[in-house]
Amino acid sequence: MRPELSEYTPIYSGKVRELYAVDDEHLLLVASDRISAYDYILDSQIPDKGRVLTAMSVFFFDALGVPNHLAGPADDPRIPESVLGRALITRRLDMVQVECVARGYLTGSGLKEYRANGEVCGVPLPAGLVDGSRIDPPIFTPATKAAVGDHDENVSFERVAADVGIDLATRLRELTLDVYSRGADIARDRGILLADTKFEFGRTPGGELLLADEVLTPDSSRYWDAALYQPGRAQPSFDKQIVRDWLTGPDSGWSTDSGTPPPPLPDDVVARTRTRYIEAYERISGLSFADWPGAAA
Ligand SMILES: CCOC(=O)Cn1cc(-c2ncnc(N)c2C#N)cn1
Repeated sequence: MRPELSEYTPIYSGKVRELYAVDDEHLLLVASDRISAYDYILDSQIPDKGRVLTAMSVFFFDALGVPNHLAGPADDPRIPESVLGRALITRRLDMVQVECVARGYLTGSGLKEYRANGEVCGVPLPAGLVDGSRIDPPIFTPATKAAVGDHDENVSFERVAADVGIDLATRLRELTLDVYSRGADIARDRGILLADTKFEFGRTPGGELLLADEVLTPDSSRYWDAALYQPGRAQPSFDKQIVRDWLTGPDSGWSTDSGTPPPPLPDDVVARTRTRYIEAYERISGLSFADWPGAAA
């Protein structure tokens, strides 16, 4: 008999995920079916998005073999039925307060910084780069965690070293670039570009540094379809472009500068977006989402 979610103490609620205390040493990390676009959490949910992104994290945790915070399988008996498949039991860690970002392509806030001063987080880049340019080798572009609703602030490696010490900062950079590169290689071999990603790390009471949070999901990374990749323009998001195009298209009655929350999504936009998430998982993992625990939406 699985416990009820109400038996666990909520300790953190993010835009699309929640964290609960299971006991003194363990947490329950829950991924919802909520989706964000243009800095709004949409009223419409994407059925199975939480389960697909949880499956992706587990695939990459297993595939990359990096010591991590997982403390049980996806069907661990401590996971309540109501969130089975979109929740994981993790070790409770002392989190390092650094958003560890790796970029293999230039876009977003990195592009904005580059255009202003030719570098990102203090890392100089070659002249003449455009939106979507490859950054080879990938770079470590850390950020400080912002309050819910704000954007993280990009900071230099030197700032991270000042905050957490040079040894830990060096280790964070090394791990971030290694895990990103190996994950990006796996995805690229399957026609999906992981343009950038954000990792979080934490330490055990014994001082071991573990990879935590979610890993290489479309919510923590930019996923692009390699077949559509064209430097010099904004790349379509593999998972969110259908939503973005409808919201900014003629049928929504909404625009990004309206100052109002986006309207609910049509059923077909929801359905096609669900399919995109499942396609990304199945292409990258080579596994069938039908085999993943939990009730299909
Ligand atoms: C709702 C999702 O959580 C976050 O966004 C960031 N966050 C992670 C923790 C954390 N804290 C202790 N131990 C852990 N294993 C973790 C993890 N993961 C807290 N906030």
